[in-house]
Amino acid sequence: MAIISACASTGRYTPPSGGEGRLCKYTGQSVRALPIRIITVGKKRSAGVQLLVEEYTNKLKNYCSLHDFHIRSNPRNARDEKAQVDDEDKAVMNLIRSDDWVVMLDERGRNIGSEQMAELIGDAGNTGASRLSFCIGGPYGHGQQIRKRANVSIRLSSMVLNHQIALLVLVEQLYRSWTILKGQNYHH
Ligand SMILES: C[S@@+](CC[C@H](N)C(=O)[O-])C[C@H]1O[C@@H](n2cnc3c(N)ncnc32)[C@H](O)[C@@H]1O
Repeated sequence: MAIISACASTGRYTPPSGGEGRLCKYTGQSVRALPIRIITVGKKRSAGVQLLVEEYTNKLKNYCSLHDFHIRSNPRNARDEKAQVDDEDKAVMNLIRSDDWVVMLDERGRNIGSEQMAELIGDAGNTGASRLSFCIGGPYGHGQQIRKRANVSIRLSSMVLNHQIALLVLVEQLYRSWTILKGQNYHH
């Protein structure tokens, strides 16, 4: 299989277009299952969201290793948007390794469908990266460092979502992606 980019930290990735019901090119093939880390910034999760997130993260563990990492927003910065974003940016960057392949979730990101999300996971496995990191920003969004570092920025909806809802949609889509890759009967 072709190596898409030998350098996980600098290769910008253009996801496949989702036009005309294009199907994931890896379905039924063996793909390298990179460990996934999800980094979420924001206030403490509600118990209801946590329960549902765990439901999907537990299912996902049948396909790849997964680490759900939560960075709590610092309330001391609540009145200073820039200080808050900079602080969160630093905390996120501290968790990113040079050989991570980084997907930033952003309301202004690329629009992709579920089949293309599955393909993105397959493509990431061919980059030479050793981990796939998904980043969900805090109340004011992402800082400059992670924006620069991200290999790709994707949107989950044209609406703005709370960070907890973005996380929930992400974990369901990751689970869906793996069932697409394996050709299992979940995605219709
Ligand atoms: C409350 S939102 C921040 C909204 C803020 N206006 C911004 O510029 O990002 C918190 C995080 O949820 C995620 N998020 C919210 N809506 C999203 C969407 N439609 N697609 C992808 N991620 C989204 C992003 O990671 C965002 O940084």
